[in-house]
Amino acid sequence: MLTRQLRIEEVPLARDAHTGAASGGYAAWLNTGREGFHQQPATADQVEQMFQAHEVDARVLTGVYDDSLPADWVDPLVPVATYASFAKTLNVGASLVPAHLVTMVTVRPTHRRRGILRELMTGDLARAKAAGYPVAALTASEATIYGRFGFGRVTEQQTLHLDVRGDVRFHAAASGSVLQVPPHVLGTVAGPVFEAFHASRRGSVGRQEAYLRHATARWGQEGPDPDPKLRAAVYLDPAGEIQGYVTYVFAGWDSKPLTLNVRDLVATTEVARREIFRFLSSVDLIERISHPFAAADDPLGWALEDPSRVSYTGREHCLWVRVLDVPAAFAAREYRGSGTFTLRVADPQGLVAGSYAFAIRDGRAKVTELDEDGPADFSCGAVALGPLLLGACGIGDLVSAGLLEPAERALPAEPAALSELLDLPGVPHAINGF
Ligand SMILES: CC(=O)SCCNC(=O)CCNC(=O)[C@H](O)C(C)(C)COP(=O)(O)OP(=O)(O)OC[C@H]1O[C@@H](n2cnc3c(N)ncnc32)[C@H](O)[C@@H]1OP(=O)(O)O
Repeated sequence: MLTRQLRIEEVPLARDAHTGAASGGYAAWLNTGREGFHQQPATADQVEQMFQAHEVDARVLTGVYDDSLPADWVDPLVPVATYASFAKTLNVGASLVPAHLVTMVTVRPTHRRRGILRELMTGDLARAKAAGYPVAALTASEATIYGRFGFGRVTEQQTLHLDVRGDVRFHAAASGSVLQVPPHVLGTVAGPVFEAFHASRRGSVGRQEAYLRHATARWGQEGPDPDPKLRAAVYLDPAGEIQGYVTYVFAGWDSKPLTLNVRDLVATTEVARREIFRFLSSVDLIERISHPFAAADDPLGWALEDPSRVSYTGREHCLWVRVLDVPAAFAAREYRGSGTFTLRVADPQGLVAGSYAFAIRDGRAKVTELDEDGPADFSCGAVALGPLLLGACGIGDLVSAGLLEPAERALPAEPAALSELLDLPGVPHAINGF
């Protein structure tokens, strides 16, 4: 429990009545959050930019305040911890579900390991469940923090490097065309292209306003300031429909090898993605293309006559999902064929503890919570539900990891039968963080 001096308050997205600028409370909250991630304090203009973006996202900001700190040394508006949430959707395979996204979690070093994160997270997840969200999600700074709150890792990302020295040859003939455009043109392009990608890719999570501002060069990588270095291009399919876009910057003449860094690449089809890489590989005076949001099963090597041109570094966890409503979340997932099974879930936060019956017919499931919490065909903890929901790995992987347990009476064939129903081709993939 928090000590008595600590106050948890919602920080309104309010403006100062006289100046019209973002309120001092907002600026103090923002800068505390930035400090938690070792960023310098925002200038007045940067505060305004962030405020506008947070308003578009309709973020709910929370601050924790320590009234015992000396007010003449520490501004009472400055919180000792920050926490934010906003609503987007998550593609869980058969459809998009509302997702409660958690971000900007920071606790000052003077107040860490006193249960502030635990208090904020448990209260917030309970409220998100009560509000009807089937899932919560976050991207984590460290992999070991959020499992205890029932978040399971569902997507990974890695940096793709494409060696573009010499003639990069693709198996397929070129299809469609690429148009170089000033980044501001993406103002009307980026949103619809991302929505088409989002609707088609399992694991994709909705994007916050910052992505549009980055794509249009209003914001740069270092902060919410214009980025004159950014370049952009759109891909049109043979029918002239826009099916993808890319933004990129030259890493500089000191980069070795000379590198183009992809900032954002959104393609609604694999062909669009391939053609965007064909375009990037045709940029002269460049030796390498680097793209930081490639999927764990990135297919680009298959498109090239010389697959050894592609290498990957920095594979890491990206999206973590916490199931808050098993019947609603799992009814929106894809399955294969028809069958039934029961699943017993243990949950330290008590949000989804219970037993559930899955009736799967022709790839869709009806999931009901059972009144009796008796023996089930399989059991797992809340932390396994995210990967199970998204098909992040095979059932066999979850069983051998000890995250999913067949009942003691289970026949050896039962996990295999569950695999037949639940294993999906490919891996989920998210192309944004938050
Ligand atoms: C979604 C996001 O925003 S991800 C970004 C998270 N924030 C950061 O990385 C910024 C720097 N770090 C911090 O601000 C803080 O250290 C936080 C937010 C990670 C933790 O806040 P605290 O208030 O210290 O955590 P709290 O005391 O509530 O700990 C809760 C549990 O998490 C554990 N925990 C806390 N931090 C970590 C960590 N970095 N790694 C592993 N476990 C951790 C604690 O041991 C505790 O475990 P238990 O209750 O099961 O025994």
